[in-house]
Amino acid sequence: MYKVLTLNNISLAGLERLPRDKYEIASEIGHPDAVLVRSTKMHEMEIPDSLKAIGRAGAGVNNIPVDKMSDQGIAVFNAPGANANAVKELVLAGMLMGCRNIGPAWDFARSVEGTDAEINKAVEAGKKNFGGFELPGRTLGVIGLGAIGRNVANMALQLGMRVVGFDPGITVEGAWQLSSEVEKAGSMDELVSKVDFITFHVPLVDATRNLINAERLKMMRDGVVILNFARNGIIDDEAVSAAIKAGKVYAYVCDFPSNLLKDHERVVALPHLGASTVEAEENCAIMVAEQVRDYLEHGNIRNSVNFPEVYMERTEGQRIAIVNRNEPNMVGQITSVLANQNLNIVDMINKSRGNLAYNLIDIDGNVDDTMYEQLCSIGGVLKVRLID
Ligand SMILES: NC(=O)c1ccc[n+]([C@@H]2O[C@H](COP(=O)([O-])OP(=O)(O)OC[C@H]3O[C@@H](n4cnc5c(N)ncnc54)[C@H](O)[C@@H]3O)[C@@H](O)[C@H]2O)c1
Ligand SMILES: O=C(O)CC[C@@H](O)C(=O)O
Repeated sequence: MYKVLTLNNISLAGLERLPRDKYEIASEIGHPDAVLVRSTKMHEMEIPDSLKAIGRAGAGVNNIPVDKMSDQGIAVFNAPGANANAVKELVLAGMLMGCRNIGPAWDFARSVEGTDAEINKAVEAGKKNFGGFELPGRTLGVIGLGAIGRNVANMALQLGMRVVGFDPGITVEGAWQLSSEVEKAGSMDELVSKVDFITFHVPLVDATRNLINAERLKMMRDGVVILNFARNGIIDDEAVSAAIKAGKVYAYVCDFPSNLLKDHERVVALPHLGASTVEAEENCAIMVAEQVRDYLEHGNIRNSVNFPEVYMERTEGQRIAIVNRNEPNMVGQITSVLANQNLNIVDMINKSRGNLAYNLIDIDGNVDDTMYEQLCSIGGVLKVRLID
């Protein structure tokens, strides 16, 4: 029986992919083989020795200590693209909220009191304070052209906007899915100076902290609308707050409320709602549940953020999965242990990613306790699993 610990609510559609005759799933469980998580921060969590995999039912993995997991031979999976449409739709709503002043206008309409005739009179007199502008003809800057960014970019073109994108790490697959009408910026600085809206779709890492700061705000057009549906920390909220007060920024729409942002009429801060649709929650949960299951039951790896992509058809016999440091002579030492016991290798794959390497070895026979200990004790081996 595999044990799965859930740290957040994971959609039932995903949990159903882990059959109850093989999986025990609970929000409190000892010796878990896998953790399923959404936004719970795992940095301070004590990681049990039994843990083999973490499935992040979403895109961002900044709540998971990925390097530490790699050091312990634990695979971290995410669900690339599974919530991209949900975020794209909220970005569209955010652009409209920003340029049509929907937040403050709605607050005003809700605050008006009196008879219906008095409300009507007050509304007609007050609406001039909330006039906005339209999207067609305006320029949108998209920082990060991954699953979400390219969806947002393609959508904005359909709305009649001009779109400029920046992503030095864009993949070939990603570029194929991006409209050729999206203009390429050579740098962030070049992009920020020529857009009316700017939206961020990058992971939170050291290099993406405070991408918008006081200096970059000065380079921007007056009246810019800034959108952050990526992560808290990518925008310097203090600097944006000051730029709003100075009349430089027209509106700031984000998914990360704080005491500072609550004070601003020209800020809409939603409660981290980007991926909160039935469809996105199901897509993410199904994707990670299937990936974690394939890893636990067969050792295969799809969509891991720290392990290499590995798939090997099952053959008869026992499968050994070994995670090791990516150092010379590891395969030699591992296969010597098997050869010393006259165990024949039926099929084998070895792949590396960064400092890690991963082996799947199908053998004709069975690894006994002594051999298992020998494999575990090879210097540089981080985890050994015997999969029947
Ligand atoms: N608000 C929400 O609920 C919500 C939902 C989903 C994702 N997110 C956030 O959005 C982020 C992006 O999600 P995604 O699915 O598009 O991920 P993705 O991995 O498909 O795309 C990220 C893109 O950012 C690019 N990038 C990285 N550093 C960059 C930089 N300095 N400048 C420009 N581009 C850079 C990468 O090359 C990649 O193409 C996630 O990491 C997550 O933090 C938030
Ligand atoms: O699980 C969520 O609700 C948020 C997910 C989102 O932040 C992500 O990075 O995919």
